[in-house]
Amino acid sequence: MKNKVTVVGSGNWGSVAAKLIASNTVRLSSFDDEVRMWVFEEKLPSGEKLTDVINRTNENVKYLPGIKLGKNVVADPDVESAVKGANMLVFVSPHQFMEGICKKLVGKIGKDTEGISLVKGMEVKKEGPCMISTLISKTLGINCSVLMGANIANEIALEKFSEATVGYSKNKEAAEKWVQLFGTPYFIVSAVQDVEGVEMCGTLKNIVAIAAGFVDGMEMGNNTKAAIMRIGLKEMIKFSKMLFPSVKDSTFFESCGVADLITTCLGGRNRKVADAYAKNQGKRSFDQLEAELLNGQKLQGVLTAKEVYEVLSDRGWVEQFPLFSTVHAISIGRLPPSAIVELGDSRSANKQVGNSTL
Ligand SMILES: NC(=O)C1=CN([C@@H]2O[C@H](COP(=O)(O)OP(=O)(O)OC[C@H]3O[C@@H](n4cnc5c(N)ncnc54)[C@H](O)[C@@H]3O)[C@@H](O)[C@H]2O)C=CC1
Ligand SMILES: O=C(CO)COP(=O)(O)O
Repeated sequence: MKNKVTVVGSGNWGSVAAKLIASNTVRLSSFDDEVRMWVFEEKLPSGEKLTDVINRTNENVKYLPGIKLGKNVVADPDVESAVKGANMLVFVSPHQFMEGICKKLVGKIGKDTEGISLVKGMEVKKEGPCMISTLISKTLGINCSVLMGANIANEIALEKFSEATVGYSKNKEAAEKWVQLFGTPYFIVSAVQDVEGVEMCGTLKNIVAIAAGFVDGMEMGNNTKAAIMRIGLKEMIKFSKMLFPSVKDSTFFESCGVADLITTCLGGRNRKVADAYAKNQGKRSFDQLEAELLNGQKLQGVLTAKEVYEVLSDRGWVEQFPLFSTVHAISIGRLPPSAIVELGDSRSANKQVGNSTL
């Protein structure tokens, strides 16, 4: 039996993931050529449905214009029919939609299905934080690995060299299959046995990228940005280990760690929108700027800062994470963007954030 792959999601990275995978399924005999891609249906200004246009032109004209996905990519607006018959599911949606997507798939997935999450983000529930790979495996009853890395989608779409990290917990064989499915000469994938570490890196770097954007928007220069990235990395490591003591130091040196932090702080969407927020001195909200600047693409950093802040305040950890806390306070308008460099004065930064009712 050949492996059959469905990509659940079709935004900027989802479309590039489908392209990467489709280039391999036609090449590797153990995979069925066809790659299904679930599309959250929408009407384009022309009046046509996005799915119809993708299937007619082989291009996601909204989220990845100008790039052919491969003739073996078939877009499907019905998530249940998209996953039918697939034994390998690639989840790649903005994290805030993942719970709804998973609920729709309960009871529709074969028992030997393997999942992989490319989603950078987390959910915070009453019981505590829940990583997206855990949400997938608990809701659908399947094993779920993760793939994260320094992967700005538009660059990979142009086949520029980059690396990525697969994180797995127990099933090494499944991880090797994912490495085979994603890897190309320009996209080098390696696997590490640290699913939590890899996923925490991908999730938390988006908060640091928001901080880097504030620094850019205020034209504070490279030294300040490097300082923010260093402090951010320390908070990423500390928070990951406090939540999951099994997280390995070495994971932070993989593509998913320091490399993703660097690329996102230099060229990502979180950085871009936070830059605009600081330039506007907080007079336009993140939601407004996201809509104006990203044409339907979604930011993860602001929501992640809020979710992480909930964990920090719930556990009494706020004072230990001045950068994460300050990013949240700035992004909801409680502090001005300039507060991002008051972290050194831990008394003022921590006090303002720690004493507020955020
Ligand atoms: N774009 C990038 O360069 C990279 C993104 N990622 C991560 O991949 C994940 C997915 O991001 P992208 O593919 O870039 O998406 P995107 O941000 O480009 O696009 C948003 C997607 O959400 C869909 N959507 C809108 N409303 C929805 C709803 N109510 N329910 C379900 N879907 C809805 C849209 O149709 C679209 O496909 C995120 O966690 C992101 O952090 C990871 C690496 C690189
Ligand atoms: O995760 C990314 C690069 O690895 C993309 O980051 P942004 O969502 O900030 O564009």
